[in-house]
Amino acid sequence: MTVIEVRGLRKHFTIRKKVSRFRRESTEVRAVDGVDLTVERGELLGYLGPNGAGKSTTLKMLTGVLTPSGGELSVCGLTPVPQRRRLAARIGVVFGQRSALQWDLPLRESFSLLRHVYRVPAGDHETALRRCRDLLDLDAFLDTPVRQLSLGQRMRGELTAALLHRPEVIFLDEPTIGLDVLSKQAVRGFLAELGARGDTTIVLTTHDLADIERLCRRIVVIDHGRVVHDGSLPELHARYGSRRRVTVDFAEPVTGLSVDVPGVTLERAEGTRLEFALESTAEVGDLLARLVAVGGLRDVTIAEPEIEDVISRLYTSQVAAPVD
Ligand SMILES: Nc1ncnc2c1ncn2[C@@H]1O[C@H](COP(=O)(O)OP(=O)(O)OP(=O)(O)O)[C@@H](O)[C@H]1O
Repeated sequence: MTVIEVRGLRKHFTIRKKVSRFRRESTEVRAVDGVDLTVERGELLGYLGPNGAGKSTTLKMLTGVLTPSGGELSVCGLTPVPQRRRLAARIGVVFGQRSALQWDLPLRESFSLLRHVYRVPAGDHETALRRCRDLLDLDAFLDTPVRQLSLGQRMRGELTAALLHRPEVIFLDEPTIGLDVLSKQAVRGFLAELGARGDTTIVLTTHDLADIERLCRRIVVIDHGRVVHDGSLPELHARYGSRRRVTVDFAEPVTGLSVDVPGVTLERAEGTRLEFALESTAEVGDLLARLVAVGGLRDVTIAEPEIEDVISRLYTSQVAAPVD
């Protein structure tokens, strides 16, 4: 079942700049510039892109905060801005800069208030809260006023607040940014569990590579407001030529070695250790045969491609062309 359907979505901002005492100039920023996207129920989608790519603007349009400049969009069968109230009951939102919690109330009371806002039956509320309490370890600070919570504790509270009314879709803008290691793990574990159940659709933006690896089964990358990749993590590796790394140690320092193997680059040579980067087309066997022939090979380590490498190549490369 399709939960999010977006066709040719655009958001253009006009910025007026003072260029002299009497003159102003208008420039147009195409924050989102023709995005097509279909998301099925239960998908866990990473919506990625470099700074200023248009991620938050897209999320704001999907959640009814911003009116699109053009295109069509439907979330849970509703049009976000005109049907914002009905949509609010069907989605959950965690945006770093906005809070669903009451600053001066203990967390527990904030949740109770939300129960009334969303008119959730008491039994359902208790069940949903119990799950979040267990999975996000909330009990130690459930009676603490929100303003006294750490960032990690507050984010766990925000996630709970977004989920208590059992939304069909949850939108998360940078859910792990600034969190300590333990809170990051708690949030990721929770989202992984939520995603695995398959009934909640999750759309998240993140710059955190561990979030991407752990959570995002599908990755949509945008740049300059346009989709430049839509697929799984392995597809991303394949498309952007992610590189394996081969590190070899010799008994004696090696000098003047030239390795003429297609797709293999010698990246570093330090004493007895050499490091090679291999394009996806390169054969490790060919490289090793060449190195064995040199003599004195002691040790070999092969590291799988790093997501960091792939994403930075994607964000910085000129190969990122819009998906048809
Ligand atoms: N209200 C606004 N008025 C004018 N320009 C805006 C507005 N909101 C966003 N923009 C511009 O639109 C572009 C996309 O911004 P957006 O916040 O969607 O990017 P992003 O991908 O979420 O970036 P980041 O990763 O840095 O949060 C940027 O150039 C930004 O400056």
